[in-house]
Amino acid sequence: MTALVLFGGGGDLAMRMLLPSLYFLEHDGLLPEGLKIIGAARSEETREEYIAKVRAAVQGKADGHWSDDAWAKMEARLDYLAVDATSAESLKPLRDKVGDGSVTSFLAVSPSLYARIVTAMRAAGLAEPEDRVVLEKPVGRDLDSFRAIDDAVADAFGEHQVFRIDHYLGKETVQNLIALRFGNTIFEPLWNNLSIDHVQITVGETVGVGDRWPYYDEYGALRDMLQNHMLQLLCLVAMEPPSDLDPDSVRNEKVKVLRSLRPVTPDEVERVTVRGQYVSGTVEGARVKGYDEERGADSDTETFVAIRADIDNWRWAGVPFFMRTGKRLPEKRTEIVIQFKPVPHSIFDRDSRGEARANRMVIELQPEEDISLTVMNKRPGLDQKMQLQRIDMSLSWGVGQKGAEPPRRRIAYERLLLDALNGDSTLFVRRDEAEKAWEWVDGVSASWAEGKVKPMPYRAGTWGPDAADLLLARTGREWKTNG
Ligand SMILES: NC(=O)C1=CN([C@@H]2O[C@H](COP(=O)(O)OP(=O)(O)OC[C@H]3O[C@@H](n4cnc5c(N)ncnc54)[C@H](OP(=O)(O)O)[C@@H]3O)[C@@H](O)[C@H]2O)C=CC1
Ligand SMILES: O=C1O[C@H](COP(=O)(O)O)[C@@H](O)[C@H](O)[C@H]1O
Repeated sequence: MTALVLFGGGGDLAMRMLLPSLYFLEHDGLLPEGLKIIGAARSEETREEYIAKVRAAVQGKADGHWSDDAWAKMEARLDYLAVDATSAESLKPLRDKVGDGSVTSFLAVSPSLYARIVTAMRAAGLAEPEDRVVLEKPVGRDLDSFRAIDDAVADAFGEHQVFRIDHYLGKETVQNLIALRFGNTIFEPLWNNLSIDHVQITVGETVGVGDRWPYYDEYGALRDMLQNHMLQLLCLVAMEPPSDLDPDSVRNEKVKVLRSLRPVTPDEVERVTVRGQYVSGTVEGARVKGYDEERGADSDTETFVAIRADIDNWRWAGVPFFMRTGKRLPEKRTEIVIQFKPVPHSIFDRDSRGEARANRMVIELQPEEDISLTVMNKRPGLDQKMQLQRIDMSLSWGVGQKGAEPPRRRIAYERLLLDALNGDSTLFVRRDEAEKAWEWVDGVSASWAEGKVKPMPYRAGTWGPDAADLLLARTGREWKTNG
């Protein structure tokens, strides 16, 4: 491996996530020996100017992990070249700069440029058989546009050279979910419709859309979050055990889940989906504007979506997967809730059930990283009738290191950059996965269009429109977080 090229190396993603991640990898001695890191964007700046910007960005993220030695090593690797990545001519000096050896190119630029950039890369000799390309989401805004971009990518690179990022797959707890499911025997017999009542996936954000509206207004919550991150989480919960951790074994199982998702039809769309858009309100104690005010015009783009998904296979028949995500919700909270069924017959009479509830597993990705299991326990004491109480047992990865400093919480891109550099695509999205996800999401948006389903207003700082609660209440259930 000779070089990692960051196209868009001066942009927001590169400065906030990619370069700090590379610094942490350097700090931990994980970057390949001799790897060059080259920022490439149109702005004319010198190597020194670029390095000064990178240093400031990295220091801002390093907290207590700044090390002059690690920085010196990273600085020695860094370089910058002003290029127009859509022009093969402009890319030739970059080809010369990377030298012999393989190149991994990370496209941290607008996806509207992907097709032209990969075509130029091919012409400039940056898409040789040993080279790789990393693509940020969103690739396209529907199945057709995804295919148009991806066809251009496929003309330049073989599928094994393409690394489609979904940064949620780089999150520690998401990988821990794989470990929990397939590294233990005790959960597997329960992981089906005999024991599980339903699954909830919540990705709540307090931030609004703000300045990102030119992008967001075209996408909305369905395409920005559900098509990728949330369906990936659903796949990891629902997939069958793969035969090994080989990238294709894992991705084959995820594709099977996506293929089993029941399409959302126009007849069903109002029953199984909720679209919302925030209006002004209060979030974390501050008054905030509504989406239309930020955008400066009326818009039919949803900033909130809740969906009931059904997976039509033996394991999950009759187990609804409820997903919801939105901007300007009361909390930044990402969690997966596995709600087990209640005991088939309770031996505790009504007034002695105390806090009795069915068991529940909560896989929390944000704000904390934890996996916990709620179990019932006897309330200590001499109650005449035995009283139950709930105990939340943490199964967190920090457990077992009592007294030890918890490991640093890594940026999801650290794992993914390292894997891309090592050519391991297990945590990246294969083309057929992305296609199936787009196909299902296109069905939802087509059904919204046919049924003229417009977003319902919700006050900023609430958990979306009331209809999102009704989505569960109609089935006798409630969301965990606001339940
Ligand atoms: N920011 C984030 O948190 C996230 C971003 N993403 C995705 O990452 C990608 C980048 O986003 P973001 O960093 O926010 O965008 P920015 O607009 O901040 O950065 C884009 C970068 O691309 C460069 N650029 C534009 N045109 C060209 C060109 N023709 N040749 C070379 N460089 C070019 C720009 O620099 P210059 O003008 O100097 O050329 C700039 O460095 C997008 O796909 C986005 O959807 C995904 C998830 C989160
Ligand atoms: O991809 C995206 O993700 C972020 C949320 O990421 P998180 O890691 O902070 O949960 C979201 O804000 C953004 O709209 C979306 O494009």
